[in-house]
Amino acid sequence: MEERLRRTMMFVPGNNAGMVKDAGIYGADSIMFDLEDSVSMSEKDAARMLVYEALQTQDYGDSELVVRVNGIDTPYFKNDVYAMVKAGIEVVRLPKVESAQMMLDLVKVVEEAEKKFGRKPGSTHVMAAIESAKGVLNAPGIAASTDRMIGLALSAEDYTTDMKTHRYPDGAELEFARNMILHAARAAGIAAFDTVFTNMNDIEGFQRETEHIHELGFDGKSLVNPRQIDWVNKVYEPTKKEIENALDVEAAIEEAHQKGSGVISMNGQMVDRPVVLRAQRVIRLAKASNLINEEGEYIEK
Ligand SMILES: CC(=O)SCCNC(=O)CCNC(=O)[C@H](O)C(C)(C)COP(=O)(O)OP(=O)(O)OC[C@H]1O[C@@H](n2cnc3c(N)ncnc32)[C@H](O)[C@@H]1OP(=O)(O)O
Ligand SMILES: O=C([O-])CC(=O)C(=O)O
Ligand SMILES: [Mg+2]
Repeated sequence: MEERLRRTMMFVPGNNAGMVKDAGIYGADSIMFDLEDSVSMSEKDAARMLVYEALQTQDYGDSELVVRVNGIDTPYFKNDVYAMVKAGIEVVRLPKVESAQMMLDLVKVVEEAEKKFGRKPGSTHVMAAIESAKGVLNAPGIAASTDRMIGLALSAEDYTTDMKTHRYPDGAELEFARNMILHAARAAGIAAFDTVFTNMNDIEGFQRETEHIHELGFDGKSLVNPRQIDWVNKVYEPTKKEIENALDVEAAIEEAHQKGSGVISMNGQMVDRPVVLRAQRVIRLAKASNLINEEGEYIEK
């Protein structure tokens, strides 16, 4: 199956009726309804009901639908999971994950809910937000904990608090966590998401951070505002040279396969499986940015 693009995962406060209703118009790859930290204690039940209703009635287009439920040790957790599975959510994001066991405990409740509400067994996916030193050190086990896992996310606001630091412009305080999470995710074959950037006035800082995590290899970022979607997509957009090279690689490997070979030389460059896989990713990103037409040619913007 073709890998799903997950460049942008936008948080939508679950108690904000207007934002919940309109969340589909911005073209986020994933919309993440939040029942956790953007919702006050007094609004937890109302937010759950609002998101439940919206999932029944709103059209969110092609966006993947994710919910951040309340933590496993809260009184809201089980009701959140039950309601969201009943509504047919695609992915449950568990916050503050510190161990593989927490994911197994989540899966147990998801399984119960799928059974109770007649959802297809195994159809609800899960992901983990890593927000502490313990979570970072246990990331490989968390990533490999269940077949339902689609990804790991770094949650730097809580993580830097746990680490007794805060966020700095150069991001040095996050490097270890970013590398650990990325390696754990890649080793398990799942996605890796960088954290939110909360200063809406610092556009340059946001772009710098996005370029950095793109270079590291993250699939994308958690976002707090729709304006951030285009900025991320722009960073993930391949260049004309990258796209033309990827199209040449595809044509070259096709020719090689016809001759019964898995490797070919293209303008003096060896083209084999890893080169082809990278080219396929470039083509997927280019298609998502409308830079390749139906005939498979590069479109000049
Ligand atoms: C540490 C953590 O846990 S982070 C995760 C939890 N936090 C969140 O979920 C916060 C989500 N974001 C927000 O609430 C807001 O974007 C804020 C408070 C950061 C900024 O709010 P504003 O200054 O009002 O944003 P802005 O002026 O850019 O809004 C523009 C439009 O986008 C909408 N919008 C803004 N943020 C969102 C969002 N996250 N989801 C959906 N719609 C949004 C606004 O409703 C507004 O719509 P309108 O033009 O129809 O009125
Ligand atoms: O997941 C995120 O990026 C937001 C969050 O909860 C945190 O940073 O603590
Ligand atoms: Mg958090």
